[in-house]
Amino acid sequence: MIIEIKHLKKVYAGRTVVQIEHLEVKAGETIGLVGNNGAGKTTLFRMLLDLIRPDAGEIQSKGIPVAGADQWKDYTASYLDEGFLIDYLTPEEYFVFIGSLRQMSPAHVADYLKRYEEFFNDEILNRGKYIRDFSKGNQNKIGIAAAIMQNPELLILDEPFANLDPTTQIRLKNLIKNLKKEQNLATLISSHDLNHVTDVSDRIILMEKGQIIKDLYKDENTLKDLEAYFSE
Ligand SMILES: Nc1ncnc2c1ncn2[C@@H]1O[C@H](COP(=O)(O)OP(=O)(O)OP(=O)(O)O)[C@@H](O)[C@H]1O
Repeated sequence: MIIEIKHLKKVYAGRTVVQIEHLEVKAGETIGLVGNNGAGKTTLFRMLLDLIRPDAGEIQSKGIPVAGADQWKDYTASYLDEGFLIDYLTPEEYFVFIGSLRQMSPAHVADYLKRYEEFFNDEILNRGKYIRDFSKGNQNKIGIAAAIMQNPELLILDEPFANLDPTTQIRLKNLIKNLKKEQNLATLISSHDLNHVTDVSDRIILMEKGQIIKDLYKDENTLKDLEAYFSE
């Protein structure tokens, strides 16, 4: 098991926005997190990454609480939003910087980036511009690629399909599926795109008002069931 959540609670202005009694994530699982706006998905991810602290309970990564610890950072990578990027760098400089945190040489990074040629669709590398000047969709591509490049055991992506064009959405799904096959990566993906998230996930967690109200392994009815649930 890579993640264990126990009695987790986050309160903002007197309102409980996340309340999860117990949740386990196993190595190699691809989990889709779905739920309407404000369900608590991003807040949960921020607690998983120790960006905010719970008001009660804890999250353990490989048995060690993430809050205040560093071990989980060696095998966890994420992209939640543009705040993860460095606006005044070019994508190449950013990838080299992120790679250096993982002891990757610039040559190793350049070699690695070749794998993303299709995903980048010729829009990211050698453009001679800073990250701040890229479109939001292309900024997302940079952040997602930088997260995957870290070769994590646990990857956390917040709405990765948002702002991507349809071609890139499909390429991202293939990338995620291949990573799972090749390196037994555990992935947590929040998404409002029921179709894509169901397609890539083995397991779907449905949140509503901070709570997990469904947690199921995908079968042939899952997409239909989710569509029915959200159309009520
Ligand atoms: N820093 C904050 N201060 C006050 N309230 C917050 C803060 N961050 C989140 N919230 C509230 O917590 C609730 C959960 O928000 P969160 O962003 O986690 O939902 P979400 O499921 O990611 O939504 P979306 O699908 O819209 O991205 C919302 O009601 C939100 O307004």
